[in-house]
Amino acid sequence: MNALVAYFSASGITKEVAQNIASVLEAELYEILPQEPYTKQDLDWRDENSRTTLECKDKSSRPKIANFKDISSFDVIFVGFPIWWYSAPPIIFTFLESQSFSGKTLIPFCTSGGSDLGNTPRDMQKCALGANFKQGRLLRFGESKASIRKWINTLGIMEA
Ligand SMILES: Cc1cc2nc3c(=O)[nH]c(=O)nc-3n(C[C@H](O)[C@H](O)[C@H](O)COP(=O)(O)O)c2cc1C
Repeated sequence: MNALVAYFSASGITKEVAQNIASVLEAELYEILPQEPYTKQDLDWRDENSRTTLECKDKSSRPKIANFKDISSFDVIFVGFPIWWYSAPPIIFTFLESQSFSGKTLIPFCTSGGSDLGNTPRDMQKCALGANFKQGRLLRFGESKASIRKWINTLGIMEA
């Protein structure tokens, strides 16, 4: 199994979780970097005019990625992100639409202030046509490697 752990993280929480998943799997790590980094003001969800509020409201918003990564050689791709307004940040949809995920196994994971993945996998499936989605999950900051391993063992990907 050739796995990639791709993630976007604005303030470091998802990054820590992604690093632990990659470490458990001995997989390659890829941080999705926005061409225009998010400032503290951009991330203010209480401001109805902040960049993230406007981007999340606009379902066609596709922020540009600074560092393209060719995923064609990977069979299994974990895709991690913080929940923004009950879904994935729009840059995740940019990533999913930027290349072919057909025939690949895709496993979403998120961190949040409490919200679960909700309908996010359904939204992601529309942008990653032909991908085989596995049950993703919410992971917590400081989630142990033992707990991550236990979850990964339920996915049936190790023998792929
Ligand atoms: C613009 C914005 C919107 C958010 N919306 C939600 C939300 O709908 N539900 C939730 O539980 N947390 C929400 N959060 C909190 C983040 O999901 C949480 O802090 C996450 O762990 C941050 O991950 P990061 O450090 O990898 O960016 C939001 C945060 C931001 C900046």
